[in-house]
Amino acid sequence: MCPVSVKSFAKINLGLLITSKRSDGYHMLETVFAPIDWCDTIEFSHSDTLSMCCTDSALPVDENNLCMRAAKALQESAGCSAGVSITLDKRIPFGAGLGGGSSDAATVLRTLNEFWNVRASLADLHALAVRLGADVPYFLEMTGLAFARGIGDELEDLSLRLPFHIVTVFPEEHISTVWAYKHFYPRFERTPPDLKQLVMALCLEGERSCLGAFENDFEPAVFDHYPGVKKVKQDLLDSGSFYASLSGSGSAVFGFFDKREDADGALMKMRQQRFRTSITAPGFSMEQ
Ligand SMILES: C[C@](O)(CO)[C@H](O)COP(=O)(O)OP(=O)(O)OC[C@H]1O[C@@H](n2ccc(N)nc2=O)[C@H](O)[C@@H]1O
Ligand SMILES: Nc1ncnc2c1ncn2[C@@H]1O[C@H](COP(=O)(O)OP(=O)(O)OP(=O)(O)O)[C@@H](O)[C@H]1O
Repeated sequence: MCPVSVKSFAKINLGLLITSKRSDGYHMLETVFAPIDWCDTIEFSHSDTLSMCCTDSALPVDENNLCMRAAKALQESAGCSAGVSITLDKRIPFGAGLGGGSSDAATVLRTLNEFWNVRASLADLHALAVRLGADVPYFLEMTGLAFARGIGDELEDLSLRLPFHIVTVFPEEHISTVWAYKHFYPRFERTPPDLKQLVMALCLEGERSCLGAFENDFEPAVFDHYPGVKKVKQDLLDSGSFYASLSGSGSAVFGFFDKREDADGALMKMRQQRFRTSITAPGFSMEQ
């Protein structure tokens, strides 16, 4: 097979409600995943051995990289000893709540399944994905908005796309997901709002009266510990965003805009602070 180059997109979480804690320490949650136009690029080329390189030297290129972990997991599952040379052009900030590493892992599973002619079923790939990370199944199986339950692996394709501009900002604070789950303020007694119905009304009927229900349960603790992250959310709202929130466990913050010129104004303000940013057009999906 000729060398293959694939984009790995990031995600944001629209609403993130942590509903309980399992005996194994993982948390049950309800959230809506949405793709954004911020991506890594992964190139796969023939090799007798399994190896990778990465444009971001801060990331490992051994089995601690999620790309290599995904490749080895597929090799072991399929009993195959095929090799590949992986080149990761890393653009999505990590420790950002944007799922970049999870997206890379899903891209490796899906691409090598064909590249190596393994032909594992989606169910088999799903089983490998969830072991690599709770966010990995979303990137493996979905291209647009998805409602997620469980630990984030029970997915329902909403067949929807967000009909507005999205500005996503990385405030240059790396927040570990483990830290966030250890420090968030639990509200398990709350009856969670129906995020699936609310996001359908938002996208299909323009119903915005319930936007306040799309809370991110990591926000209060993250904002207490990282006031600069909290300020980014306020800056987006002051720039004309009609809704802004932390994404995942952070530190990235995103804002929805009706007008492109307002979104561009917010981008300029963030870039003046040397924050990395991305803008996503209405109707975006990960279909390639
Ligand atoms: C915060 C989210 O990104 C929301 O989409 C996900 O819940 C986290 O997904 P992820 O980064 O793929 O998480 P994993 O790499 O699977 O898990 C990292 C750590 O986060 C905690 N974790 C993760 C997911 C979950 N539902 N409950 C948890 O408590 C666990 O301590 C786990 O060891
Ligand atoms: N290819 C990779 N890209 C990014 N991070 C990687 C990769 N491989 C391993 N990692 C490690 O995995 C950690 C989590 O990466 P990832 O980008 O998935 O999480 P995140 O940005 O915190 O998003 P989320 O909180 O939504 O999972 C990183 O902090 C990094 O240490």
